[in-house]
Amino acid sequence: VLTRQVCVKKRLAVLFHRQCRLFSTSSRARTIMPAWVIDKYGSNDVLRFTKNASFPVINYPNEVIVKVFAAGLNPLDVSMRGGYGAASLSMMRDPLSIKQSGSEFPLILGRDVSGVIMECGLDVKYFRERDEVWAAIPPWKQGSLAEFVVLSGNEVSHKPKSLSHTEAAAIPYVATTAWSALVNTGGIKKDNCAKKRILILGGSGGVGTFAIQMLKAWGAHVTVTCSQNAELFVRELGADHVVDYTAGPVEEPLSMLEKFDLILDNVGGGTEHWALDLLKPWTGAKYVTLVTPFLQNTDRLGIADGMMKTAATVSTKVIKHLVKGVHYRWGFFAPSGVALDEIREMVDAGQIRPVVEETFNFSQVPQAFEKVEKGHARGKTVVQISKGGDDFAAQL
Ligand SMILES: NC(=O)C1=CN([C@@H]2O[C@H](COP(=O)(O)OP(=O)(O)OC[C@H]3O[C@@H](n4cnc5c(N)ncnc54)[C@H](OP(=O)(O)O)[C@@H]3O)[C@@H](O)[C@H]2O)C=CC1
Repeated sequence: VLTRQVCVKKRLAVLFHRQCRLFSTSSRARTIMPAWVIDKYGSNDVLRFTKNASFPVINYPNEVIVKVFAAGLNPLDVSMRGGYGAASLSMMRDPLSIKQSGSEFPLILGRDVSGVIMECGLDVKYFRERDEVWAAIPPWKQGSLAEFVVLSGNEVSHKPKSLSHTEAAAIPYVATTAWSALVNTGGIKKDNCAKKRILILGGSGGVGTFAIQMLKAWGAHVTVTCSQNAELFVRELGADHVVDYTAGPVEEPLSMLEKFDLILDNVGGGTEHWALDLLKPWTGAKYVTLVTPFLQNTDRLGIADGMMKTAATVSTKVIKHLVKGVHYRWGFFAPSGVALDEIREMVDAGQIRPVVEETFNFSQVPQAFEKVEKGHARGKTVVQISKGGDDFAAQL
């Protein structure tokens, strides 16, 4: 009887071990980790540090767990802290990732990560443990203000060798947003961009500073609107022509210029009432705005009505402008390891540099949010999560 019991115990142990390893290449004993979380939506005082956040789990065989060395903050993090997108993002969340609490809380913010792969799902072929990686994290997933984060392998890319983790964390979210807006929606490519006239409304923030550099690397002529005190800054990044929006209505000086092939709008607030007149008509020229009411609509009206309203609004605008010979589009962030692979090459070739405006340590996350919330960004705000991060490459 004793031998049978021992055998059954042994068999159970083996089964449990196999179960643990079903989706991953190594099993771990840890169940908790340090993180900044929110338990409800609100202002900065909802941010809470805990040493007991749930350790991320590989639920699908294409996932990887990344040890976070640095995390980038974006205006979206401030908006999400206040509940922006709660209705739509709840719909997109993976039920397996919220099974424990039954809600999105405790929610971890932070959309950029630079770090090291700690564990790979069994179907992950492109990465190995200890690979240094960077990624933009979709807003429906737990974020990077934590010691570890789980991501799909196709959202992750090898980090540029020429950058520290702190520098690398300044790029992925704004880069994949600019890539999605300019390349996927705007139809701009490396080999069709030369000499195209492109206008960036709002060039001094995260998206603008990346977009200027990428478009210049591809040979475009880039005009930028920004505050007077950012003029030198955007010129150093490559802007050919700069218009100060604080000196008066920008549409007046902009209308004196040769017309544009593409406008990237990072500002919103009624720019579409005049900006589409600055495009070359009947040439396929496009206006792509990143400031859309999509998530506000679904938050306010619910998913079904919000989607209906969104579809009606955007199609009315598309048709209204199509008859004038120009294209009106909404641009959105899209996670993409493939886009980050191409961006890595441009970074390592010295064509794009990170623009880190301010760095905070892990204990200063509330201060980092305050910084982003104040606006007037001149590049990116980065939180260093692990002190060893930037020494890691040297140790390898
Ligand atoms: N649709 C999507 O999926 C996404 C949308 N976005 C949106 O894109 C926008 C830009 O994002 P991001 O670059 O990260 O934001 P940032 O906060 O980093 O930058 C915004 C910049 O715009 C400048 N600015 C403000 N008002 C004007 C104006 N009227 N004309 C010209 N410049 C102006 C600000 O500087 P100053 O005030 O000193 O002039 C600041 O430098 C945000 O509205 C963001 O929400 C971003 C990512 C994804």
